[in-house]
Amino acid sequence: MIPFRYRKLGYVALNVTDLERSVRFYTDMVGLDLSEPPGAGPAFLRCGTDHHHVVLYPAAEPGIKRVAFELESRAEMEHARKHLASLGLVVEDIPVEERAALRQGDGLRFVEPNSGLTFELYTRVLQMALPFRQSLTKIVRLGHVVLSVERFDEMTDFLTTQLGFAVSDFVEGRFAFLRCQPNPLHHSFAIGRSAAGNHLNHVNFMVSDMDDIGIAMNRLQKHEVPVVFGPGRHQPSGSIFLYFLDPDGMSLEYSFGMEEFPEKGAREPRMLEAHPLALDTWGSVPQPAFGKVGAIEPEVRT
Ligand SMILES: CC(C)c1ccc(C(=O)O)c(O)c1O
Ligand SMILES: [Fe+2]
Repeated sequence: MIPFRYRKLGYVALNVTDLERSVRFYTDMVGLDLSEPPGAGPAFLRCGTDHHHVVLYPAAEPGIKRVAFELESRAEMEHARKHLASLGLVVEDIPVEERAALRQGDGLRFVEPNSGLTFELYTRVLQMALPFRQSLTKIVRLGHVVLSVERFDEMTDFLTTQLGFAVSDFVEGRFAFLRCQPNPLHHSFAIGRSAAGNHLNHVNFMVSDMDDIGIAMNRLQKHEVPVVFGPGRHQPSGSIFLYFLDPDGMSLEYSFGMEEFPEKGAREPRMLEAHPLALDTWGSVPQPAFGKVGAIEPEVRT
């Protein structure tokens, strides 16, 4: 029984050290559209009709500010509110002015106790009149966010027993790939075991065409953007992937294809051997810079 029903991974808020440079990169190199002309506040970027899938904030240090999931309905939001309070978590409503800037409906935030990452849950976001242009890459969605965490077992347990996530697969002792139920995607969130603090591992964008992976490889190389892993195929979700670095050194991934799970009668999670071939069945290995940069912003209470 899940405590509340997710619709999908909604957006990720990232801290970047040079907002203009990052906006250029996320539009001209990654292929996102700006949702509104850049102003004094954060930059809103999208890869679909939602007002934003990535929000970039100027900051002294690169990293992840929060991850946001959309719930199925306002009724689910009420279930979530009650459930999170019953866990003893401090749950805060998104301030009205911020909701207005985010063009979102009802929403709340809390800090996941093992990683320190702020999770946001919301119900509605402005739907843009013009479709996402897919001018550079046929991105179909913000795919997933991955953290590296020291309290790997505890966080896996918290996400699955308290927050309504299900493990789709483990790579033994190393990674847990989690779906936000009843969303069918193999994972919208994942965690890796870290021995060196908690941090962002990567942000993924799913593409609808395998050619996008090859075309991106050539585009990134031409512009001297570091490609840090792949192209290859992940064993857990079966996707074809490519990782590269944003201007702050944070890892981004394009991937094509992903196993989907039915709401009822889903297969059990597999325990995959922690072998390099589990991460890439084609045999490439990650560069040292893969998945290293990205502080988790501690929540500031006002
Ligand atoms: C190497 C990383 C953590 C990884 C491994 C597997 C998948 C997948 O099965 O889709 C990923 O998306 C990853 O980012
Ligand atoms: Fe990934």
